[in-house]
Amino acid sequence: MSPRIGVITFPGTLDDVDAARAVRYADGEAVSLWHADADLKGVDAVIVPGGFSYGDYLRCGAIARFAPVMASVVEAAAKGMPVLGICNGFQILCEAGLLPGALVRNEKLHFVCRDQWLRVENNATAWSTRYDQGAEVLIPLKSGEGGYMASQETLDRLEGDGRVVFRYVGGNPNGSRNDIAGITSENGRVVGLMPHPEHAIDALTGPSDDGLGVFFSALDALKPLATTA
Ligand SMILES: NC(=O)CC[C@H](N)C(=O)O
Repeated sequence: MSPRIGVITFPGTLDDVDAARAVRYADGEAVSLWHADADLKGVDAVIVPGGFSYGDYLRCGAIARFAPVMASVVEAAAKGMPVLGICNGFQILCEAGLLPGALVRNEKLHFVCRDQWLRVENNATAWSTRYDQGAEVLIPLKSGEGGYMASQETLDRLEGDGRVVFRYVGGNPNGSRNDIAGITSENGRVVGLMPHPEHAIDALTGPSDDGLGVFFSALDALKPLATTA
């Protein structure tokens, strides 16, 4: 039986279909989860995809963190469930307190849409084991509030503990502190990143298939569970 990965849809989400497709490319079963429903349907992992949840009103992710489904995600993450937040999903995970820091308006105040090089800084998380440490990957970035901010103390802790998973290379696109593109939780199970690996799973339609490793990594982490279940 393939591991089952839940993909949440909020009003305004737009990358749920691509995230589900990426899960299937990695031989997982994608399960749709709805924002207003606290039931996680017994999934083994959750993806909080990109978009404009609740129209980005108040602040990106600020309303979504109160959705019934997020209370269940926070509870499951506390028990070690792998959770991935992509772009708006990363913003939601920060708002929900699953990851430290916040995403703010891009430094130049423009929406940035481009293919972006990233370096894999930590290949020991639930979502990055398929990459070589230090590998450089090309992944689309498309966000207006992608500037990663945190206190100096938090940044020092993230850097000291190796919790920066992806770092921008070839130019910082949005003013993120320390060129941070993605980080992980203390236990390495929750990962959030601004660029979109689900849009880079097939060289025919994306800039590369470099994003696939994110999904294969989680499937690798979950397969032992699925075979013993
Ligand atoms: N692609 C996205 O998920 C966009 C996230 C958010 N709405 C922003 O503009 O920053």
